[in-house]
Amino acid sequence: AGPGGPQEASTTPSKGRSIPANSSVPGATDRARERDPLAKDDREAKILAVLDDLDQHRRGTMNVPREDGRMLRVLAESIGAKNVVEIGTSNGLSGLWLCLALGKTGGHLTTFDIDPGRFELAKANFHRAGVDALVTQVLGDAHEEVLKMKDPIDLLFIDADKAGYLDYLNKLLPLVRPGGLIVSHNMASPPPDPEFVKALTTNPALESLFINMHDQGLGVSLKKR
Ligand SMILES: C[S@@+](CC[C@H](N)C(=O)[O-])C[C@H]1O[C@@H](n2cnc3c(N)ncnc32)[C@H](O)[C@@H]1O
Repeated sequence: AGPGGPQEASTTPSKGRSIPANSSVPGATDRARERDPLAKDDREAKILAVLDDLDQHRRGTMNVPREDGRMLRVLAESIGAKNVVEIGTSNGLSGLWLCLALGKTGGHLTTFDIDPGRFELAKANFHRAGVDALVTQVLGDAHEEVLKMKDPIDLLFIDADKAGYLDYLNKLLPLVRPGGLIVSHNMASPPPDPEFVKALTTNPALESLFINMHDQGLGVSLKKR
C-alpha cells in the first residue's frame, strides 16, 4: 500500500460529448470504476461508513487504494474464503474490505502488524465497523509470528515490509490451499523485489497476473489445483 489518493479523471471528447476517460482501459469510463460500492444490508453499510471515514483521513497509514480494497473483497468472496491471512494491518482499512466478504462467507481474518500504534487504531476501527468477531489481530514481527500458522489458507494478502515479501511467500505458500490465492500489494510502486516477482512468475504451481498497475499494482496468484 502507499499514499493512495484520488485518481485524476481526464476528459476526452467522444461522439460530441465529454465523458470521463480511463487512462489504462481503452474504452472504459471512470464512471463505472469510481462508483461507490452499494451496501446490500445494514452490516455492509456499517463497514462501508467506516471505510468512507478512513478514506477521508488517510495520514501515514499507507492504505491500499480503494480499487484494490474492492478487488480484495471480490476475490475473497468469490472463492468463498474462510481463512484469510493479511500481513500488514495498518489501521485496518484493507482488513475491512476483506471483512465485507468474510461477513458473507462465514470466514475469518488473521492480520499481523508490528506497530503497536497502528495495531490499536485497527482494533478501534474493527470495533466501530462491528467486525471484531471476524478478526484476530496479531502484534509482532510477522516473519516470526506466521511460523505459528497451521491451518490451510484460502487467501493470503501480503502488504508489509517490501523486502520481506519473499520470506512471507516461502513460509506461507505451503499453507495456501490448492485453488487459494496470494494477493501481493505494490507490484508496480514502490518497485517490488525482483526475486519475489520471479518466485511468483516462475513457479509452475502458480498462475500470476498483475492488475491495477497504473496505480500501486496488485499481484493475484492462483495456487493451481
Ligand atoms: C502498507 S502498510 C499496510 C496497509 C494495510 N494493508 C491497508 O491497506 O490498510 C504496511 C504495514 O506493515 C507493517 N509491517 C512492517 N513490517 C512488518 C513486520 N515485519 N511484521 C508485521 N508487520 C509489519 C507496518 O507496521 C505497516 O502498518
